[in-house]
Amino acid sequence: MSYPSNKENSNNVVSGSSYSVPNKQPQRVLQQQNTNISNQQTNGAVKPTITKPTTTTSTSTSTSTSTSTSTTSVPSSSSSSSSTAASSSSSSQSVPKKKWCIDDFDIGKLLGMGRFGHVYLAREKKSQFIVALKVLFKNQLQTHNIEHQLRREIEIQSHLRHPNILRLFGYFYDDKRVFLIIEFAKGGECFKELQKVGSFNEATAATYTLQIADALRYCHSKHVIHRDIKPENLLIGVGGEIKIADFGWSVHAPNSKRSTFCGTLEYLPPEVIEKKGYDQTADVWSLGILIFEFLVGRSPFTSDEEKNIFHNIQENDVYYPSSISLEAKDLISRLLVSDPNQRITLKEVINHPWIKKHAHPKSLEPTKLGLPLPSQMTY
Ligand SMILES: Nc1ncnc2c1ncn2[C@@H]1O[C@H](COP(=O)(O)OP(=O)(O)OP(=O)(O)O)[C@@H](O)[C@H]1O
Repeated sequence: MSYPSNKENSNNVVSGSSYSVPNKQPQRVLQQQNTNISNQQTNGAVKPTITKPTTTTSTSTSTSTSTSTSTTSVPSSSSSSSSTAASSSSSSQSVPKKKWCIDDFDIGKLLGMGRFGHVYLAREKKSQFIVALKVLFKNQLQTHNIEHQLRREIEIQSHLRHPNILRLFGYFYDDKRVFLIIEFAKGGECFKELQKVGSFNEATAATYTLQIADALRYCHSKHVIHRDIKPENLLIGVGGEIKIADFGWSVHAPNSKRSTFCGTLEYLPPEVIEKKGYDQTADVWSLGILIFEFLVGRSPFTSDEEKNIFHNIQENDVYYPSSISLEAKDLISRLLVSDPNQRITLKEVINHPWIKKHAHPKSLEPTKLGLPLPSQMTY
């Protein structure tokens, strides 16, 4: 798929604004907005295109107004996630295009609200395919200067194919809103599950860890660094499997190390705090923080004061509660290594004894998992 590039700003989804990286505040509590899609449906005047075939396709965008075309697919069956990593894109030249708009979807209940828009359950009318439709308001994207971030999120996420990465099927937009057609994650937010139960048992934590490690390995093989791995950015799929979402901070990693980072404070690796530049191993560090938070219910370097969080991360002084098993502690301590080069690899994570002992044997076959949500388990 293509999305208007920075150079095409006269015809941008959100035109006339700059594309600097926004100042995203690390926060657990989302601000709510007050809008209802049902009384704001477009009248079909805007007709973006999404190709029908099941593979994602790419084409260049040519627009003369605030409208745009995009070529991505909504699967025609109810199986929304591919179990294999597919090629990133293919030519769409010979593929017939269908023009899409909000009228092509039956809009269902509100699934949730983010800072910049609302997410609704939706059904594509012809195929009856269930999706999540994320509605973002252009003026808010503009106000918060995050058009660039959205564009990057779309470009990166729409090309990723992994059972533990939330699919982004496509997008379209009208004068006021941008609509993202996303895989529906029936289990909802991992963070909410964690809040409900306080901490996960080892089976759940190890299963999720294995899935995330495998998905990150896939991302890194495509030179994509997620940069914001945390429970808030993980959803849970229909089989109880993890779905990594929110690629708003992800980047295509260049060969050399990058020096900017905008992830969440408590998950920042020391090399980022010290502005030494970072690479894919930043996600490996974050995975260590995540496992700790899964098992303990809070991150290891937490503090009310920002400067203390930085200090704790740099000191790398982790206090492991006695509830953490020796094997889990071993894995976390191999991930939370200050020197990025000394961190365990994702392959080693996948083969670590703690994972082998506790992860569900079919962790990497999500559609067969049928795991209950953590809050439905007896602890
Ligand atoms: N694909 C999905 N399937 C099911 N529920 C979803 C899906 N995407 C989002 N949601 C729900 O909608 C809520 C809002 O999602 P959204 O992506 O707008 O914001 P967010 O990622 O939670 O926060 P932020 O605004 O910081 O990005 C989520 O917290 C989740 O509960």
